[in-house]
Amino acid sequence: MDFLHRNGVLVIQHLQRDYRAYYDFLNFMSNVGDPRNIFSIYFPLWFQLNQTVGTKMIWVAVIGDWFNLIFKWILFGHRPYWWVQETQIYPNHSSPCLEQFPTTCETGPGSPSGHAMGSSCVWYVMVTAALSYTVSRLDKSSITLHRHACGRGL
Ligand SMILES: O=P(O)(O)OC[C@H]1O[C@@H](O)[C@H](O)[C@@H](O)[C@@H]1O
Repeated sequence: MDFLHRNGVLVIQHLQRDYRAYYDFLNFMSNVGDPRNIFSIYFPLWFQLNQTVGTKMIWVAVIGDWFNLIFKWILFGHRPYWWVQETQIYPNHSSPCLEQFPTTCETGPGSPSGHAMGSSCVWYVMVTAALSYTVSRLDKSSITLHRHACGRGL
């Protein structure tokens, strides 16, 4: 497990150091996908626009959170922010410094990340809904164009 955590810390350091310029964008994407928005914003909104997508959204929230809870009970994983303080693998107090953000200040087990699972589900439902809407609009317009072209040909 230490191997996994150590590599996780390296990835976090890489992101925090080399992708600082994208902080606002990444934070925005992360906040938009925050699963807590499902109940207060996305479900009511999507249910008005499209009942199927709205229903998908609420199922994603319920099933996703349920799976996350079960996995957390099983894995009961450390969070990198406290693992670096507790592990003995960094000699002479040379533990890496990881920056904390409001969303990373959680106290429960960290593995698997509920935020990552929930956000990816939210984004998946929204992107697939947007894509299928676009495809159906394109299909309709190409049918209309085809009919129009055929009508002219007659
Ligand atoms: O399991 P993680 O990654 O700490 O994420 C859990 C948190 O994820 C956030 O997105 C939710 O808004 C919180 O309600 C939840 O506690």
